[in-house]
Amino acid sequence: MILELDCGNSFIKWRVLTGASGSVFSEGVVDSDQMLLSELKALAGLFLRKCRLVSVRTTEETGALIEALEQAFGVSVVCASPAREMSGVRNGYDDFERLGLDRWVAMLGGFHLASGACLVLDFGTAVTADFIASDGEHLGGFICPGMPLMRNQLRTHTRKIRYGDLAAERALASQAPGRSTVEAVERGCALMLQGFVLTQVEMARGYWGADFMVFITGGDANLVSGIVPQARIVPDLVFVGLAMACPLS
Ligand SMILES: Nc1ncnc2c1ncn2[C@@H]1O[C@H](COP(=O)(O)OP(=O)(O)OP(=O)(O)O)[C@@H](O)[C@H]1O
Ligand SMILES: CC(C)(CO)[C@@H](O)C(=O)NCCC(=O)O
Ligand SMILES: [K+]
Repeated sequence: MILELDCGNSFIKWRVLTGASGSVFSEGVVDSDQMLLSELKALAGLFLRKCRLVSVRTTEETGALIEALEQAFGVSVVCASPAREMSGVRNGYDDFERLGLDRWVAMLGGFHLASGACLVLDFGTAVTADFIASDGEHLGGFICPGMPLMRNQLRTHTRKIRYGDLAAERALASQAPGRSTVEAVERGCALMLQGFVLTQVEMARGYWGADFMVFITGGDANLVSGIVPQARIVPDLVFVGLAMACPLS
């Protein structure tokens, strides 16, 4: 079995693939290394052979997680690393090592699935957009605050915006103008993300006409699903690209 990890800024997304068929044996989202280890240890029938991961955390944090995994499961861990070019995609950053590795592997996955020009949108703690032309050239991208950062900025920098998680979830059942603080904030931020998607797609049309694919991924992808009918929601896009960046023999 292969353990795959996407270590983001707030959460670790994990899944275990069975060696033979590559089908998903188990998966989850955790908010700490400790929780990851305990969820894995609780899995009946787990026999990890290898692990591959992509991380946007510091070298120290990622190193500590790798060490913990090696100790707990005796697995060898392979880490996605920056590259100027891979699987037909050319990193568009002036300083290619600075491009977030989650963006990089999602781009590899997107270009592979599209076999052509694509726009990759990721809705996590941060929101990112990346443009890859049909020849694999990464034209660059955008980074903005995601839903958790937007709502927390409002909560932190105002006196009277206060509400709980459950109310927030309920507020998102509709998009009508809010009639309470929670509705006004949650729907307002969701509309910001939707407007972002439309702007990015407009820009992609400017480059490529109608000849491109749009991929949407990340924990908050559901907030923008349906905005662009032709967009594909691919929750595991990072894992698709991770397998390409870290082939295991
Ligand atoms: N099962 C889940 N567990 C945790 N968060 C979830 C889950 N499903 C959806 N979310 C939402 O996903 C968002 C976080 O997205 P995601 O996990 O893709 O990114 P992240 O790890 O926080 O950050 P990064 O952008 O650095 O990858 C949160 O706003 C959260 O509400
Ligand atoms: C933008 C995030 C936080 C998105 O997860 C991550 O890709 C990252 O830390 N990137 C480094 C900065 C950059 O990509 O330019
Ligand atoms: K991410």
